Amino acid sequence: MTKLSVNINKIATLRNSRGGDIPNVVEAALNAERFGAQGITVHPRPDERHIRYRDVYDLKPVLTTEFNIEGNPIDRFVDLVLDVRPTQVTLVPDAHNAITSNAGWDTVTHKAFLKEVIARFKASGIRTSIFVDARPEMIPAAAEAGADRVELYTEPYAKNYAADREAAIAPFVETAREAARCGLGVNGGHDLNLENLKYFAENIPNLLEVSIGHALVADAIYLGFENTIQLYLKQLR
Ligand SMILES: CC(=O)[C@@H](O)[C@H](O)COP(=O)(O)O
Ligand SMILES: NCC(=O)COP(=O)(O)O
Repeated sequence: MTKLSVNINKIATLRNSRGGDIPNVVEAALNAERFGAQGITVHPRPDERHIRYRDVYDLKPVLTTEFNIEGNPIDRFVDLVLDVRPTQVTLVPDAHNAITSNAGWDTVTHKAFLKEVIARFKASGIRTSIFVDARPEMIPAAAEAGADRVELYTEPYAKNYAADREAAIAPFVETAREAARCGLGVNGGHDLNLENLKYFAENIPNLLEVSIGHALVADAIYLGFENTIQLYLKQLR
């Protein structure tokens, strides 16, 4: 069954907005786990607009589910991950000023770099995942770089879902099949929500994990955090 990893970036956005510690990020993560989340995801960006590096250190010793740290593997990020040693690291090629993640890796061009940084994480026993677009041609190089998994960047699927869900998911199915041929696990994330998640999970072969944050936290404003996590879990059954 596909695991739900709750991304708590937007909890940290709310906390930072007033300069204090409400809502507390660690409390939110522990509640998310208590409500059924099978993992916690954070994306500490260089400007620390939401998740701060300090949050990552605070979360690691108390989480009881899988801990996934996403980010661009700049030196500071690599040092953080090697120091904290989460369950999984997901490498994302974000520009530092990007409002959010908006593309996967060109694994062909960056294979040598990815191979070097992945080797460091694997030597520390950290599962590695590469954030990719739904382009099957990017998958072999991800495997050659030594990744354990790829994470499908699902914004294009979410954007096109309402208009034509069959067309929207087609490249993702092909990319997931290529990942299986290359021996890679498949994760997915970005803009997944209560409308589009079930169809995605039903049609993507061997989908191991989805990481969901923005829509889930927004839904929780109206539906409550516990109820919302349960609703997302129901889409994966
Ligand atoms: C890689 C990915 O898709 C998520 O980490 C997403 O980028 C969340 O980042 P923000 O919460 O900063 O939008
Ligand atoms: N990897 C995707 C993620 O962690 C959350 O993305 P989103 O649900 O906030 O768009």
